[in-house]
Amino acid sequence: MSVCGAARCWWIQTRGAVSLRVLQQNRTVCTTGAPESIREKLQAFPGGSIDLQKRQESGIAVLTVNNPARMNAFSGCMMLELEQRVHELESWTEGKAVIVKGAAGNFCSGSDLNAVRAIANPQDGMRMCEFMQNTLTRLLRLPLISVALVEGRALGGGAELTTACDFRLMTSDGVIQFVHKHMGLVPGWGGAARLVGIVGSQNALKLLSGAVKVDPDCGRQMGLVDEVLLCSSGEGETLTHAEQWLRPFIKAPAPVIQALKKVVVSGRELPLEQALKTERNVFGTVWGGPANLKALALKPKHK
Ligand SMILES: CCCC(=O)SCCNC(=O)CCNC(=O)[C@H](O)C(C)(C)COP(=O)(O)OP(=O)(O)OC[C@H]1O[C@@H](n2cnc3c(N)ncnc32)[C@H](O)[C@@H]1OP(=O)(O)O
Repeated sequence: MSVCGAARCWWIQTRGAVSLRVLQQNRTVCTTGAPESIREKLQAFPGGSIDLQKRQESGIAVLTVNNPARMNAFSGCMMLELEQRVHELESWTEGKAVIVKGAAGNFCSGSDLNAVRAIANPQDGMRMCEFMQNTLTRLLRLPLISVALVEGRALGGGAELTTACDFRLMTSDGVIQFVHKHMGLVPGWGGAARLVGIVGSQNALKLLSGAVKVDPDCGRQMGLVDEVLLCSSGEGETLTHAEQWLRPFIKAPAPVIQALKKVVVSGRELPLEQALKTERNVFGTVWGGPANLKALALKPKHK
């Protein structure tokens, strides 16, 4: 998709010619966006990987932030890889959900501080932020139910990454901490804007200005954590627990789950009239579809 000059991004569906036009205030969320210069700069910081496993049978993908030697901090190359993985998921027609996790029992300790030191000038810092904002906005807009599986620590940009998912599950020893204040920073990957939407502006201000260590109880109380898993970080079954939590929400054909996520995204992001129009358009893609016709034939009773 070409980079749009105007603040517009089209999401064209193959079936029913449904298009979801998302107007961004002076900001384009692009599939190929950042100027080459920031891509080249990010490319200069290797290390780690963003691994993607798409499980066709369950429709659940697992996206792993994999840089354990650095507590899963994001190198520049990992930022580029994250964009590629999100792009892959945008066209996964059998997909229903994605679990975002870290490797080796830790979630993510934010931006690689070595890269931060090297990209210290404001212009490049802002370009890195714009690149990550675009990618994380696209992650949150995926037509998949997204879950951040927080084991160990989610710090700085890692805390911001958790807010780019629909839900957050945390192990009993997990911590989400917006440490930006201690770095003389504010969130730059879109975490502040999303956090206000999740916990409200007062709680967001407390978490940011207090650099509060959000443990499971605090997270549940604030609405930042949706479920606490009865296992600790690094135990083999944390992913299984996350998949079990997801199961009731993805018990339908992929096109129906994807349509449900789309109407929630438009309800969350668009003005009412546009959201209603999008809802009608998405409705048109499933009305009379295979799942609808099968249900009608079964004369279901929702007891
Ligand atoms: C817009 C985004 C802005 C940002 O995200 S700025 C970055 C915010 N993140 C941070 O400040 C986290 C810094 N790291 C820490 O606080 C601690 O490493 C942490 C995560 C609490 C773990 O502490 P410990 O358990 O004591 O382990 P440790 O410190 O020895 O870390 C093990 C190895 O991982 C490295 N590491 C951890 N976080 C990193 C990061 N963000 N960038 C680069 N390297 C990082 C750390 O340097 C250490 O490596 P080494 O063994 O010294 O070679």
